[in-house]
Amino acid sequence: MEDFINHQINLVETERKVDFEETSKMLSMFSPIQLQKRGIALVNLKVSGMRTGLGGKSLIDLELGNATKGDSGTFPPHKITSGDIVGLDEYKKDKQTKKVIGSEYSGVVLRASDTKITVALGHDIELPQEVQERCVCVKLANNITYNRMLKALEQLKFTAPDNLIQVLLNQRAPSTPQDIPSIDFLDDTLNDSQKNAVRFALEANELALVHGPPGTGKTYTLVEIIRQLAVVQKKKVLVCGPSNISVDNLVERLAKHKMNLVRVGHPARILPTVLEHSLDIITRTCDSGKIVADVRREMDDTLNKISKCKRRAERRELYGLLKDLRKDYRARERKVLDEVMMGAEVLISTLNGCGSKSMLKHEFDVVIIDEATQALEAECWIALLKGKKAILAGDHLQLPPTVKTPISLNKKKPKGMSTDTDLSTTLFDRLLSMYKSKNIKRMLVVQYRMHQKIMEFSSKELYGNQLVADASVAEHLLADMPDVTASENTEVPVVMMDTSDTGVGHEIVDDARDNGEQSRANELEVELAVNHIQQLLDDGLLQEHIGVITPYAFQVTHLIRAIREQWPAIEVGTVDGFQGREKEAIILSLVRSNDEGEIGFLAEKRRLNVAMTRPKRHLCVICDSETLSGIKAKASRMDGGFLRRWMDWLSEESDLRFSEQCV
Ligand SMILES: Nc1ncnc2c1ncn2[C@@H]1O[C@H](COP(=O)(O)OP(=O)(O)OP(=O)(O)O)[C@@H](O)[C@H]1O
Repeated sequence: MEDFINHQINLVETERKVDFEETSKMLSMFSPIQLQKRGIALVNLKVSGMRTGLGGKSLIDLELGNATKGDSGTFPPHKITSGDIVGLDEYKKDKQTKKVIGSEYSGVVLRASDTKITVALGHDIELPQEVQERCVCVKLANNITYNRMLKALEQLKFTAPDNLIQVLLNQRAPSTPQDIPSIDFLDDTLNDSQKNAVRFALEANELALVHGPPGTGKTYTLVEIIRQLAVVQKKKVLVCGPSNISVDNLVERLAKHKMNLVRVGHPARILPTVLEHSLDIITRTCDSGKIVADVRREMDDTLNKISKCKRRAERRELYGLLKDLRKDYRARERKVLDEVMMGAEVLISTLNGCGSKSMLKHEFDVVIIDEATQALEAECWIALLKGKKAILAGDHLQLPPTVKTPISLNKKKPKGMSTDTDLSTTLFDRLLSMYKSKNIKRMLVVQYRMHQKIMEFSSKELYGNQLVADASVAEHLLADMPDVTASENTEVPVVMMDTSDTGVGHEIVDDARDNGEQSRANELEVELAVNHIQQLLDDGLLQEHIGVITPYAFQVTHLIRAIREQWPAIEVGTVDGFQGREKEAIILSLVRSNDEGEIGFLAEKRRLNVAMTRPKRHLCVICDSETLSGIKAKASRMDGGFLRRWMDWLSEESDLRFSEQCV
């Protein structure tokens, strides 16, 4: 057990190191303006407002300073988003930003728009006047996330292992499930495999895995499990997921049912539609919260005075007053927070959020982790240490979480473990390989997204041919949609556009990297995608119905250049970024086209599985079948022939067109 935990600690430490080195290299190499060009800094900002946020933290608004302010005051394009850690420093042209790394002036971005960024500063940070007047804001690596994972792993080392921990760490097998003779399902529309998974999850004593292939109603099933646990069995339930969006999706669905729900996390990171369930809003609006609001107002007044005050001595005095107010505020606020959280039937938070101070004292009967196959194992432990039983849902046959550490640095077999684990080996993966023959998983088999033809290959190759398309989607085509005319495109579920007829390779290489590999683009495929879009739109499809996806970031840039201006509502993105999403029609550009038969990270079948399972009614695959099917390959493939079999399947089962016909 200790070996395994130490191995996990090493993996997280290495990832942190790689992440920080990457940031620090950028900060030392580039001037603030160059960092701004890369989207990770904004220069020449000024503090335009100050007030108090939850936890008594000072919130500051940053806008463009007058010197460069154009008519609109719009920032240049940037990648600073809510939840990011940023460092602030006085902005002087050409000054390196190296100092910002360990900046004493750092905080968390609460909101970021095109014109304003709101940052919650760390406690007791006094932002000097010169920084307030003219500053640079730089995105930093996020240490909080790493610290919380490491803290959980350290805690695990020193916790007397209960049944759940023992099962998760292979010290004992799961105990015989309870027998629940009859379950009154609260939602009678659940299909049999969903009911089976609910029963299995309720009967398990320590651990249950719900395997939800694309579109099979994993969230639908989890909602029933949560309601059964909280409302019928009166258990205290913690529901988590790796991202804010995964968690809010669940809050939205749960909120339709009568239940005392509390979503933990800062309101700026929470979907506006579920804000009324956020801890912050509940604590502000409940009776005891109103007293806290008075203290908060007093703090805001003081902050305002500070921002206007020019004399240093007076400012110091006001800061002293603010410090006392904050202390009082925090004590009162904590009491209200605890009251609200103790009263909740279901607490919902990101996995990382479970490591926040407000969650410190809380324990649960059951911890549920949605999208567990997208979470790092260490991240899961932050939540798991708070519960006696775990229910994990996900699909290990789609993409795992992205990590920065090169695989060569961390792939290693920890002592006593039968398989290699690297940072992207999820807890879900590990449990499945550990309990191969044992009964720890139920799979959902009816999918409600794809035409049966679109689903066919993925089901056959990855899901033991068990997937069934629900009757409501099994035969649906674009031509069945209102205002769409029947055509050779709208009446076929799968099209393959093959560029191998040109007889030459078309990919071009970029310096930028995707997952450690040089990024690529393919202009012929861009042209074919644009033609196909035009035809779909001519048939009556709306831009919103179409998505264009590709594994390579460089191809995304090329596609955007050709598509964005004329069709702004068509979504273009990477396959990885489209996981969990769907569109009526998907155009997939696979890019690789070379004489060597090299397929790079298309050898990852989980990526291809995500790519081919995004569309509901129409999938158009644009590719060079000769390169991808391995006819030209000299080296053996790492994918066990998956791509070659898909190419064969496409040429048999799809509407096959050659590029000559299509341009
Ligand atoms: N038993 C059911 N009866 C009718 N519709 C269902 C049923 N189960 C799921 N659905 C529908 O199927 C769709 C997918 O469900 P849901 O979003 O829960 O799936 P998911 O597995 O979480 O999705 P993803 O593949 O994105 O992870 C939703 O529109 C949902 O309403």
